[in-house]
Amino acid sequence: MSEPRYPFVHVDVTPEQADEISGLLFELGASGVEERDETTLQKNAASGLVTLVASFDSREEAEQAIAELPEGLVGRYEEVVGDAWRDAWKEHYKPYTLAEGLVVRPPWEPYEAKAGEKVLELEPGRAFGTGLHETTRLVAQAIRTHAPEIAKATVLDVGCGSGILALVALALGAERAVCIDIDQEAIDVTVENAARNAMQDRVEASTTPLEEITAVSPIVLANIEARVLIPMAEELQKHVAPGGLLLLSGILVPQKDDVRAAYPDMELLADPSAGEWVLLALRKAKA
Ligand SMILES: C[S@@+](CC[C@H](N)C(=O)[O-])C[C@H]1O[C@@H](n2cnc3c(N)ncnc32)[C@H](O)[C@@H]1O
Repeated sequence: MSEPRYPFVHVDVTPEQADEISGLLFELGASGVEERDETTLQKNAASGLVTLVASFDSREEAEQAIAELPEGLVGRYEEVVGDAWRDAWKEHYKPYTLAEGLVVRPPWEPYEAKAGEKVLELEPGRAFGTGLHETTRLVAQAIRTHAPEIAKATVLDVGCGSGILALVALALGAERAVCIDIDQEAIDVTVENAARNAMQDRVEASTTPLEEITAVSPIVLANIEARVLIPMAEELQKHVAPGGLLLLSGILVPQKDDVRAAYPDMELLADPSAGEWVLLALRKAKA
């Protein structure tokens, strides 16, 4: 029996073009689009550029998409034969320290915790949030920094993806987490990941829009994107308790001032960066 063949289109774009061209590839029939850059497990083709890897159901559709790319962009047709690639990435995903004293491990990798270490088991794959991305790591480290003040708190995680940040907060002392995401798949993965860590009774996850969430929390996490964090500023701040913390991530360094300007009433506590990403740790005034 012949091995299955999977058609892909690879396109190198600038980081600024990545979202738009990724959207276009979906419009042209892609069933999935992966972004590769210097930070991902599978690297980009050229430094400074993002390689978009779009999967198609047939060679004809892939070639049609290449023909319809905007001028200046060159699509490369690639075909993967056989199914081994589907699990190849798992070999790279080993237990790793996400923040001091906090290790994340995939379900297939055993890990023996050292004294005082917390271990979270996380199934990545279907939703953003393996913890390997700098934007996630920056928030996890900020949660670690502020761990004493989140003890027994309810955390609000907006754009929860795999649920990783909520689980970090729970592992570091928070009592409960309210997780929301616009993507139902992310909610399903968050619920699964909570159960893997016996935290299902402490996590409430849904696609409820932020405006409909009544909880006000002493710590609100939002690792999304500048273009979402800016229009969402008022709503996000409403959900932070007086004197509470808002950790904003998913911000490219050049976008920092614009995001900061959308939150003028909050005090800037810190703005650590990692690679091209920066986190804003903000505090709401006490009532
Ligand atoms: C960069 S991922 C972050 C995932 C995870 N919190 C982490 O830190 O690894 C951003 C998530 O925000 C979600 N998202 C995007 N816009 C949103 C919105 N307006 N409201 C809620 N979630 C949103 C996406 O579906 C995605 O799961």
